[in-house]
Amino acid sequence: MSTTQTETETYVHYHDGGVPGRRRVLTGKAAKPTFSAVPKIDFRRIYSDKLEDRQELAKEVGAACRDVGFFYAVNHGVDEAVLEDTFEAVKKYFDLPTEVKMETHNQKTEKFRGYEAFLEGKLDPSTRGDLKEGFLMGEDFTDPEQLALLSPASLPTSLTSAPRNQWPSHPSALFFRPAIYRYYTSMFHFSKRLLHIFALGLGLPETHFDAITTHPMTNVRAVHYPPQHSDADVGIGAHTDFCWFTLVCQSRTAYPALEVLNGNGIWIPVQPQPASFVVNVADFLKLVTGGTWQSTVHRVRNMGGEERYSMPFFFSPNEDARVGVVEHLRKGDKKYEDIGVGEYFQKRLDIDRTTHLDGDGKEGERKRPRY
Ligand SMILES: O=C(O)CCC(=O)C(=O)O
Ligand SMILES: [Fe+2]
Repeated sequence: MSTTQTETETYVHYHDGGVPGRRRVLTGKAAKPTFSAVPKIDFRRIYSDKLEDRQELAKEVGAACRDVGFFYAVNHGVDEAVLEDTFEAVKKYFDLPTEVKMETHNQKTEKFRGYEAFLEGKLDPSTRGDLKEGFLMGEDFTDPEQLALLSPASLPTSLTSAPRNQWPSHPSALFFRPAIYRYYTSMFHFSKRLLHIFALGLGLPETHFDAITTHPMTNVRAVHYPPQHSDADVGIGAHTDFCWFTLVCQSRTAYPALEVLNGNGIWIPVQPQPASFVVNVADFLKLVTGGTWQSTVHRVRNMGGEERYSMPFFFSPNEDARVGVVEHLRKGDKKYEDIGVGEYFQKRLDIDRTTHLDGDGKEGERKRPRY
């Protein structure tokens, strides 16, 4: 159960960095000022060559990051045809026979890349598992599609030696890799620009975070959520993301399935909006802002009776970078420690891994995967 009640108080439960958290539900006089909707921001200005336009955009983005941690990016400039084609490819992939998908079962890799079957994820321990199937790919500097996006001189050899991704090899699934890489490439370019807007929004030079994002950790997760029929189920349990930020393209279901938690413990629906994606602040932006920006808790419940697909793109700093709170956001003589990006990421991944079911889908002993 993700909501509990004592005699006088109700709490919403979630996982933040693997640590169970809870928020009291505040209503009536006890309610605090918080958001009740996700703002929409017009991103046309991200492409302007006038700094004042980009600064104006950054001001709106900064306010949304502080007050909500989520916003819609409209007029983002990413080719709609690429997004539509990727959704088609993702649907076709999930329609493939289970044996074809299981060829790349994520438990065969250290970084959890490849196919994740229904109920294997379990972000909310009080549920029977996440009612979704997914496919995860990410930074892998042996995939030539990615090398084209980076400056090879910036790549430490330790990161180029071993493959991390798994791609299906069955003839019926060969369409999937090029489709995902078209999407990946578009989202990668947009994310680099967006990182500049975030820096401006913090009163920093646009390129402030570039030096620690030359060969970023990245992920695309393609996800299929079947309709859920019980309120006790969840598509993905309440959590925060562990990257700089996430871009979510979601299919157009009539019923809003993605929900974000506001300061009063109320779930706010994120209704799909045409030609937009949803952006959310994640843990590394929260860390570098000393918590001034929120890595907002969210979850998916697909209650509307339709199949739902989404394609979150996660964008992180370099694995071998260290991040700390930016100078002007440090408070008084409080001590701040830098955090190793790769270590933090791996810690979160390991927590996710140990909360995943064993490969045969049985509840019970949660062992480490067989590689
Ligand atoms: O499917 C969605 O809309 C969001 C998925 C999500 O939160 C995640 O994969 O981290
Ligand atoms: Fe998420």
